[in-house]
Amino acid sequence: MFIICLATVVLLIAVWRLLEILNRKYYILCLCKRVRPVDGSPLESKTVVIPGTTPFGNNFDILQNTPSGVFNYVRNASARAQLKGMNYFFYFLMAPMYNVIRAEEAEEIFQSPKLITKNVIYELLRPFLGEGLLISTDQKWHSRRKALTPAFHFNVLQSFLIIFKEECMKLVDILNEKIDTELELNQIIPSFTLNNICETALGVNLDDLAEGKQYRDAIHALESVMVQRLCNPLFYFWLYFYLFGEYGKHVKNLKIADDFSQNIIKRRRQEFKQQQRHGSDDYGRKKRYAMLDTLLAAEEDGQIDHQGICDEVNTFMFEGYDTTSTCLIFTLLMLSLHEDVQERCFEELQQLAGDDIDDHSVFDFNELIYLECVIKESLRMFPSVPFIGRLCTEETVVNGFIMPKDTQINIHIYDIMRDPRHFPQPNEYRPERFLPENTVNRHPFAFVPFSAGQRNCIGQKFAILEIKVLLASILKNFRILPVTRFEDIIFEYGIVLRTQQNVKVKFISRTGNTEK
Ligand code: HEM
Repeated sequence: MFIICLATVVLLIAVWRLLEILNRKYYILCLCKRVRPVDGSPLESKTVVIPGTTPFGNNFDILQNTPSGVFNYVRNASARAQLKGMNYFFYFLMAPMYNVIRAEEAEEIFQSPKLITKNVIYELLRPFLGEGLLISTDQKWHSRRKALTPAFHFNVLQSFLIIFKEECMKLVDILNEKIDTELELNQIIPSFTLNNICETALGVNLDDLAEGKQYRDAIHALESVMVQRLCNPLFYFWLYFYLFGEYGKHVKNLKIADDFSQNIIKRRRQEFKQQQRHGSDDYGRKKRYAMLDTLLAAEEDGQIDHQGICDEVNTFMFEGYDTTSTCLIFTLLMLSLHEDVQERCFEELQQLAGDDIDDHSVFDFNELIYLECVIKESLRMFPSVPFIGRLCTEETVVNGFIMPKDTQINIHIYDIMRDPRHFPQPNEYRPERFLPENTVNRHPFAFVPFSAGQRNCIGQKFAILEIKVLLASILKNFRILPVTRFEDIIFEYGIVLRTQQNVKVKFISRTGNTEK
């Protein structure tokens, strides 16, 4: 009996020692391999490892969290690491997650030709965006990016300016109806940007379509389900999502969005072929160019199939709508809170030749240097895309660490752009930071709202022009007064950066000839 007990104890000690040795290389309770510094030094001497709330790494830290809870959880972790001037790691089930909050280390990732595959978070978008440009990788991404680049050429942007101006005029009319009343920007601006992207990408005006409203609502609903999944990693598993999540709503809205795109693509394909044969449509009119035409031309050349076109159309709609409206909402909020900035923008606008926005060309908008600084400062403080993700598809050395295969990387654009080493007093709104004379020695990867490197935003020039045209139209016509106080804002993680409450401002007519 004694011998059996002794043998059991020895065996247990041996197993325990074995597990201890194994645990140095593998995080056993997270079922993953550990990250190691290349020079063999302890990991904690080079980076911060955020301890989890349980021995199972960070797996249970954000279960059942709210969008603002997730935002704050990440900010707290970033603040801890920033105190030490380092980036940080989480350990999740089956994979470490490297979080980059410093421009210096982000540079290597942005520049790496190997690190172009997106990480697990993008899987939430896959049912909607398929293999579109945002999610695809390797050869497919390269060939799609090449095929789509002409859709963002300068000449194309010039033709889109007409659409932006038309939509601006409609919006100014709406605002004129609501002078001196509190307005929720979240109720107004997203429709403007959705109309713009719909018309430029698909060549259709949403307001003219019976199914336009249904489509708009479906896109909103798809997003809200994605946010629900983002805030609870258990929802990443399809079975759990199917049983406990809003799976039914998700499928229904996917179908609405998909049917809408499919119908428009089919219709436009017919018109495209007709125009190719006769140079005009049935009524002898030449159609306005839409990005979809570039895809249809690529289809003719055998570079893309019907499903590929659907995926790209959905990607444009998705990427080109919420991102720009978020930037516009934050910029209008900041203008309302900084009257001096607003007046300086107005004065700059007055310098342009021509009284009306309609008179201004793309070149004129390029001359609005201060307005551009205002937009950049808004994007710095409130990046529409607060973080982006990458995946190590094989064991990879990054920033002096040996990252096991499947390591997830998050580049926190939000924290990089609030780094006081590059932007002193980072929480103050100061557009002057972006005047050419003030940017000379800034780190090239300190300001990255559109990401950087090969996988940067293909639509950034489109976005800046669209935002400038609307801000110019609003500033010419109205003074913006504050309603929402900055200190009341609660940030949330969504597909884009959000605020928990709707942002409110008031518009006062500058011309004074508008009745309330
Ligand atoms: C203020 C507005 C915008 C911001 C802040 C923004 C930001 C970004 C960022 C950070 C990325 C990189 C995403 C990643 O690596 O995961 C990205 C990619 C992308 N953006 Fe934008 N974006 C904006 C507007 C637009 C617009 C208007 C369009 C289209 C009309 C667009 C289309 C895309 C596409 C297709 C990609 C994927 C590019 C690729 O991987 O090759 N974006 N955007």
